[in-house]
Amino acid sequence: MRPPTSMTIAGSDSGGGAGIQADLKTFTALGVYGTSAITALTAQNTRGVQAVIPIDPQDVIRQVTSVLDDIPLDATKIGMLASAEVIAALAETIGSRRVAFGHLVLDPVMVATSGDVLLPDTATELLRERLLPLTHVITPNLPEAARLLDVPVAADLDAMADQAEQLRDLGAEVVVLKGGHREAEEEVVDVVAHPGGVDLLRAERVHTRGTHGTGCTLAAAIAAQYARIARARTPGNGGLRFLATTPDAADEIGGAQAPGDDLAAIGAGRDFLQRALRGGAEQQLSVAPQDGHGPVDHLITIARREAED
Ligand SMILES: Nc1ncnc2c1ncn2[C@@H]1O[C@H](COP(=O)(O)OP(=O)(O)OP(=O)(O)O)[C@@H](O)[C@H]1O
Ligand SMILES: Cc1ncc(CO)c(N)n1
Repeated sequence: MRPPTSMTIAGSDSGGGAGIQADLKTFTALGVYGTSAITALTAQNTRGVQAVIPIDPQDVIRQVTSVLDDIPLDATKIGMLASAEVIAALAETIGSRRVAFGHLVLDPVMVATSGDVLLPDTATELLRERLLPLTHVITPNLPEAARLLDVPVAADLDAMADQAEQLRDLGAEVVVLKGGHREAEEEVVDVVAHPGGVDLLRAERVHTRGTHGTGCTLAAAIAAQYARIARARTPGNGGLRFLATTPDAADEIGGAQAPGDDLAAIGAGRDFLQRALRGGAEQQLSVAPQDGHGPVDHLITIARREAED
């Protein structure tokens, strides 16, 4: 018996709220064995990004290949790619070994919550032309979708649905267009375009500054849920379903047929993010919380012991 497995290909966030660190915490919280390939180092905290230190594209590929050559993967999450060169090298490796990556979830990270740029404009075209067609699920926020399509940011739900469909036409099978940036609204709506149509997934807005890493955590949680579904379908692995103490996409799927898997994985991934966001709103990490954006609480599925008086 082997556990569900996933890889994150992303940037390191020294502050621990986004990037590789958020992804590995999310995989762990959801009972999935996590592996990683680091695409860039960032010196970063809740207040912003102080430095971006590139990694040579061939060193990114060395990490990816080491994992692929040894550990079967049920899913892969891709986040910050940092440069056109890393995108090109990665697209080539994925193109030649696509099946080995399992379900591929791409979060097209371009700008951090703090406003710092994490991908140069010139790399957008490469992301669209080379990586998007290899991807199963893409999870852009509103500005990222607009940049990928070269159109203005969607102003309402109809425009979001329209852009989500257009992104499917570029090659991704499923598009989760995230609505977190529509800050005037009391409800946060993510628009999901998939082979069966378009669904609106709603959540009550949490009023908090603690939104650092929400996008990374959501994409990692969706990848983790695909990994859990994949293992749950493997004969003899039923017991693994009870590893995680959080709603599990594998509980929602029936039989061997797959069309419902996308919505089950995305729905359960969003449930985890919403719990982590609410948990994060109640904790204080930074010495100056009013100056930045704190992280979500990835440990929300792990019980905490009450203080004894
Ligand atoms: N204040 C909020 N309350 C509830 N849900 C939210 C809130 N902000 C974002 N979300 C949810 O978090 C997820 C990420 O959305 P968002 O649009 O913020 O992505 P992002 O900009 O990529 O994130 P990041 O800030 O990590 O870059 C989505 O599922 C969205 O619905
Ligand atoms: C490393 C990294 N990846 C992604 C984001 C987007 O939130 C970030 N701030 N840092």
